[in-house]
Amino acid sequence: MAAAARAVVLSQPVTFVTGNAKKLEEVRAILGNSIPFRSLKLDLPELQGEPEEISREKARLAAKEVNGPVLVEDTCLCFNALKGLPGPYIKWFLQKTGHEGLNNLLMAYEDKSAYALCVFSLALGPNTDPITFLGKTPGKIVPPRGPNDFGWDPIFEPDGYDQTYAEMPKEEKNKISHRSRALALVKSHFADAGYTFQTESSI
Ligand SMILES: O=P(O)(O)OP(=O)(O)OP(=O)(O)OC[C@H]1O[C@@H](n2cnc3c(O)ncnc32)[C@H](O)[C@@H]1O
Ligand SMILES: [Mg+2]
Repeated sequence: MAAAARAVVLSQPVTFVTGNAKKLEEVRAILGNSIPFRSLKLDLPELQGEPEEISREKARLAAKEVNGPVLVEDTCLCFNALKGLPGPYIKWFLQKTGHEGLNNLLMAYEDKSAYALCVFSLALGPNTDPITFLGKTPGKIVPPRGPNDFGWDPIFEPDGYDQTYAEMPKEEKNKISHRSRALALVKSHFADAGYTFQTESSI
């Protein structure tokens, strides 16, 4: 109905741009065939600022590279005792201090609560304003438990669970994760917008 009247024809399928293979794996598992997309491995700059603005700027840079529609995401791990830090800087904190260092950051505080935040941005082309989609999962920071194969998964225990993200079966994480919550909004946006593609392919 109204959505169809506004239907936008995209020149090519959306490209999900990330340098992180684990993110891509989860995005593939969560989206399935619901949105036709391809992927491009590109290390975009690690920007500073507020999570939404970082994600939007990532999308602008990616859309310029791809010269077509892109989807990107930026992930934050925010400690409530530290007013949301490390937040978007979690990648460097994790790289430099590891799981133990992240736990130590909270040593001085009783409050170990945290939230995982994922901000997807969709830019339909290089000169369009990106649209953002936020997904948030509350939890707490704990000493590492479970396999160490994706970032800070071993130290994040989501509320309502006695397992860390790393200990959970992947399907369980993908049901409740920050990433799946944001992607649910992306999916409904695609359903409402009724985008059509000149080339219909999924890689
Ligand atoms: O190319 P991009 O998409 O930016 O990939 P990245 O690895 O640089 O990712 P971010 O800039 O969003 O930084 C987020 C950091 O958090 C990690 N991370 C992201 N999602 C995660 C998840 O679901 N579980 C655990 N760690 C995660 C990721 O490995 C990074 O160290
Ligand atoms: Mg990054």
